[in-house]
Amino acid sequence: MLTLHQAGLTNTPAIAPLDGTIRPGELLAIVGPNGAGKSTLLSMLSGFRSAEQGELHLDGKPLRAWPITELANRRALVAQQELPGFDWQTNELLSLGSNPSKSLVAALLDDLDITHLAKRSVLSLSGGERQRVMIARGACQLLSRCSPTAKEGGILLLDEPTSALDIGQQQRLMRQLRSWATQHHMAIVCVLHDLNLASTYADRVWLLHQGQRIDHGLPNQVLNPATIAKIYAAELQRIEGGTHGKPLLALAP
Ligand SMILES: Nc1ncnc2c1ncn2[C@@H]1O[C@H](COP(=O)(O)OP(=O)(O)OP(=O)(O)O)[C@@H](O)[C@H]1O
Repeated sequence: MLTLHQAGLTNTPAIAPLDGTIRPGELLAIVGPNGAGKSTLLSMLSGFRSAEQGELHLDGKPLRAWPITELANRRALVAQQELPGFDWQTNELLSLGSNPSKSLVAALLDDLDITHLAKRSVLSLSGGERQRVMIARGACQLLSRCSPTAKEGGILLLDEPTSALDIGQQQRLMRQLRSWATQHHMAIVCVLHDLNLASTYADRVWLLHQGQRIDHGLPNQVLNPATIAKIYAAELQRIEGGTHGKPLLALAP
């Protein structure tokens, strides 16, 4: 569990202090316009950038106090359009640094529909294939170090994980993230530009604007057309009848 106590960043890019708890088993979406500070916030949540005010606690201990190797057992960050540093094969890349079982690697490849890419050089993959490989690697980092009976499966932080995926793969990924969250008690935090994916799959949403979290709560409450139209400077129409009655937002023609 990750808790924020007035945690923020004062240096550019700044993040205004915020409180909150990210719990095992939940999928939290962070949304907001370009430049709102989403990637910067993700970097603070991961500990790659230390909070400059307030404090974050991971599993009851200050985030900054975790030794780096132990931190790697508890949180994984998959950055935007991350590129592997070397031309590994897919299955080698998943195994780097964490020594996972063959069955875990096979299960994760299957989860993200990339089994056929196991022996391929990662630099030869398409953008959408590589994006799924990097997400599988992030999940592998956490799952290979967690005991199957652990009550907390760590925190997986994903920056725009669907940006290169076709709609079928977007659906498969979002369903899989929900499944990992439930099955492994993993907390999953996703930066998303697609508000309808956030509405359909997230348990909660944080809405960021100009470095401030201006709203947070259930998707139905936060993703209301009036607020979103204003924050994104977009003309929208609301479509009723989405999954489980959740409204969807569409661009007005
Ligand atoms: N090193 C830096 N120095 C100065 N400004 C920066 C630096 N890194 C990021 N910024 C600025 O801080 C703001 C927040 O950046 P960030 O990448 O967190 O936004 P974002 O919400 O993830 O945006 P996007 O949706 O476009 O990916 C942006 O205006 C960006 O230009």
